[in-house]
Amino acid sequence: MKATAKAHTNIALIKYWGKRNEPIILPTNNSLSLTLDGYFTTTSVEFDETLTKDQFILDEQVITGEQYERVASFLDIIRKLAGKQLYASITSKNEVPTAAGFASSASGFAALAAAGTKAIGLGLSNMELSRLTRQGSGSACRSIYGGFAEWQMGKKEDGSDSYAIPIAPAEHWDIRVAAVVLSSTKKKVSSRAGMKRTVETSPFFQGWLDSIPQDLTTIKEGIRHRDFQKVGEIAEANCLKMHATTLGANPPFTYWHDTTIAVMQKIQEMRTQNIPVYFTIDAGPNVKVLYLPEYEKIVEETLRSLSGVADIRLSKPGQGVTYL
Ligand SMILES: O=C(O)C[C@@](O)(CF)CCOP(=O)(O)OP(=O)(O)O
Repeated sequence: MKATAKAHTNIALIKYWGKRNEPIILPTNNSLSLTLDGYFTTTSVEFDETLTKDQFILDEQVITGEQYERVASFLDIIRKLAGKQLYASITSKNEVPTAAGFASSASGFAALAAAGTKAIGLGLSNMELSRLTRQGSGSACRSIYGGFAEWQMGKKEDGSDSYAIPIAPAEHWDIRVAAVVLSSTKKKVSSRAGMKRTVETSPFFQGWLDSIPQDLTTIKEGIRHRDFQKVGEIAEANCLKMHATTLGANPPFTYWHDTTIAVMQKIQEMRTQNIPVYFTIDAGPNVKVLYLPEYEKIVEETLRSLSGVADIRLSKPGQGVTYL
């Protein structure tokens, strides 16, 4: 019973930032992302009745400890769903350059969920697959779909109505994303720990939540009409509001480094030179830059020229999860 699946990472334009339920990963707000073609994980899962525990190999390394535990408990959910007490060997390969600051857990859990459920004989719909993937890593549930996807937070406390839905396919709009990889690699607060501290202590968190519904309505309108300025402005403002909440947490923290801010300022300066370009930042110092194909030369050259930039990694809209 073996299956292989491939899933791409995604970049949130309206951020998931806060859980209302941690054990089954239910968010405090809806979020919206674009699946990217440049970064993906390929995962094979083979259930084997002779195994007495799961085995996990990631990029040719045997995985143990916390990362292993997260995968094994995710497989427990799949075993329970299938009603089978079988262990599996999992082999994963990340095309996500770990330094890129992309949430490789997003492509990882989406590929694992797809390969694992297929290998154990569950034929899940994309909705069911997204709902399952959510329990591995929240943002991963959006990677089931290609192009633009919205994770609906749902209202029920059992999570049965919390999963992603497709908004527009990758073919809808050829916009570009450059992940600016900064050389500094200072330890950061994980997204899980960061959102927990923020939810529990930041006075700005409610303001963040209050602003989401309008951001979502406006950005979906912008996507529908391929209005780059509208999408870029909302995405950049939403990211800044998310990061503002961390400054009000106790103890306060930020994911930004000096080079993060330098890249942000350069992006804003390019706009004064009539280059339509916007940024978004996740739970790390790296900046993801949004632009249109006709500006790729000037944008990519400018980003490469900035001090403190180790590399830039380019993406276009990507496809949803596929079985190989
Ligand atoms: O991707 C976004 O919407 C925004 C973030 O990347 C941060 F900016 C959150 C990602 O959180 P994730 O790693 O999915 O958390 P988990 O559910 O605790 O595994």
